[in-house]
Parts: sequence; structure tokens; C-alpha cells
Amino acid sequence: MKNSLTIAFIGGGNMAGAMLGGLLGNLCQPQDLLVVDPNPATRAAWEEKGIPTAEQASESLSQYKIWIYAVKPQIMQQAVQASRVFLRDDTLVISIAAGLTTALLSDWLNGADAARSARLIRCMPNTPALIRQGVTGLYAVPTVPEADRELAERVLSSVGAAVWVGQESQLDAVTALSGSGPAYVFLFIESLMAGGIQLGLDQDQARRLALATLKGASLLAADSEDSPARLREKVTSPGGTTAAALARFEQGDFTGLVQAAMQAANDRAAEMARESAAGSTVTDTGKK
Ligand SMILES: NC(=O)C1=CN([C@@H]2O[C@H](COP(=O)(O)OP(=O)(O)OC[C@H]3O[C@@H](n4cnc5c(N)ncnc54)[C@H](OP(=O)(O)O)[C@@H]3O)[C@@H](O)[C@H]2O)C=CC1
Ligand SMILES: O=C(O)[C@@H]1CCC=N1
Repeated sequence: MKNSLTIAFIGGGNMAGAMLGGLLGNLCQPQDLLVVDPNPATRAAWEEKGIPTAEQASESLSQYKIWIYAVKPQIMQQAVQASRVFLRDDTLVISIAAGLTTALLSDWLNGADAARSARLIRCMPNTPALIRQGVTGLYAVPTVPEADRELAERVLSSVGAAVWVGQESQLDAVTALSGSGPAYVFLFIESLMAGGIQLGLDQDQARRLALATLKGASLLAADSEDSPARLREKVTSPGGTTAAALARFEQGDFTGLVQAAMQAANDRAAEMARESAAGSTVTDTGKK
């Protein structure tokens, strides 16, 4: 085992890329990291940053204290079963997959060695991790030692905020809020820009105004002692322009629409877990 904090990513796509971007030069140096990914273009991108890569799981994985599984949920069983033979007793395993439960992941990790209990933490990060402005929800199975919980929190805190949840099912809510949330915000930015252009602004003006508004309002809401509702009221002059716009939002049940969208994300996470459980086969290859 190497001495410094070492992390292997199994799956080096979008989310791993965002996390690696935030970790590099911060908590880790390139040589502390490993990316296992069958995609040659993905590996080439990480190699350009000086990060060692591998096409598939191999003995070298056992040198890394933390493994972060960052593959699509549909690929997870295959990725876990191809790598678990290299798992050490003190390896901290983190899954960032939406929906997949620790019960399912433990089954795949342990194979026939059912009595074994991996140090397993599930977390739900988001892509602003790339600029260290992410937020991650974390859940640890009860057997994970305190030192490993602290380690996971240190890693995820290095790319943004970290919020623990006490019940695993709450991770689906985290997914629906902050995991998928950046996409909702980007959609809102796109919508503001389209609205501004329709009203006569050019693309650049609309973009700058939309981004500065989102940033300024978010920072104000985070800094202020006023609630978001009170801050909204302070913008809304009676009989003014904001009141006219908000009435139109209300007519379209904006709040209800957001809640329904989040419910759909939450339900899809649970559904992905059911789909994976239905296709699950536990075939043992043992452990080293
Ligand atoms: N994107 C996001 O905002 C967030 C994603 N997540 C979770 O992160 C996980 C990854 O998502 P995302 O990064 O978007 O997905 P990507 O498809 O961008 O990345 C997954 C990577 O894994 C590679 N891969 C495929 N099979 C294997 C294998 N057997 N072993 C190792 N790597 C493999 C893929 O290669 P190839 O391209 O060739 O298939 C791809 O490069 C998902 O489980 C998702 O739920 C969590 C929070 C936020
Ligand atoms: O869309 C997805 O399934 C993943 C999980 C959260 C963000 N992206």
C-alpha cells in the first residue's frame, strides 16, 4: 500500500472527471490516483494530466486505499465483480451510482464470502465538484469504522460541501435534489437566456445577465438571514413587474412542477435499483 492518500476511480467518465478535477493539486497529486476505464479516449484524457490509467482491474488496484466506483448503474455489477478479487480488508469502497443500494453492492462485493463486511460508503456528488463547489450526500453502512467515515468526508469535502444522511433511502432524495440538480439549474439558465433573447437582448447579453443573476441570488440567499421566501418578497413590488411574472409562474404551478420532477428522479433511482437487483447474479471469484 502506498503511503499518501490514494484513490482509484473505477469508471473515469463525467462524474469521476468532475471529482478528479477538484481533487487534483488539492488533496491528491496525479501519481496518487488511478483511473480504470475501458474507453481509450477517456484514458487518454487522464493520461494527459499525468494520471495513471488501466484498461481493466488488476493487482495494482490493491495499492489504493480508496476505490470509487463511478460507472453507470447498469455496468456496476460487472465492474464490481471484475475488481473485487483485488479488494483488501482495509480498502474503503465508495459508490457514487444513483439508486444502487448498499445491500446490492455488498452482495456483488462479497460474492460467496457473505460473512465478509466491506467498508462501504454510498455517496451522491454533483458536477460542480469540478470547481470545488460541489455538494455530496453520504451514507455509510453501520460497520464502517469512524476513521473511514472521516476519510470519505475529507475526500468529498475537498470538492465542496458534504452532508451525511442517516437513512439510506434519503440518498434518493439527495439524488433528486443536488445530484441531478445542476441540470435543473442549467435548464433554468437556458430558459432565462431564451426569454431574454425573445425580448430583444443578444446572446452574450442574455448569458451574462442570466449567469450573474443566478450567482448573485444564490450568494445572497446563502449569506442572508432572510429566508428565500422573504428575499423573494423584497424583490416583488406590489403591482410591479416581478408580481406579474410570479403570477404567471403560479398559473403554471411552477412549485408543483419542480416537486413532480424531483419525485420522478427519486422514483427512477429506486427503479434502477430494482432493475439491477432483478438482473443480479452473484458468482464468486473469491478475494485475495
Ligand atoms: N453525471 C453526474 O452528474 C452524476 C453521476 N453520478 C453517478 O456516477 C456514475 C457515472 O456516471 P457518469 O460519470 O455520468 O457516466 P459516464 O458514462 O460519463 O462514465 C462512466 C465511465 O465508465 C466507463 N466504463 C464502462 N464500463 C466500465 C467498466 N467495466 N469498468 C470501468 N469503467 C467502465 C465508461 O466507458 P464507456 O464510455 O466506454 O462506456 C465511462 O467512461 C453513475 O452511476 C451515476 O449515477 C452521480 C452523481 C452525479
Ligand atoms: O442522471 C443520473 O442518473 C445521474 C445521477 C445524478 C446525476 N446524474
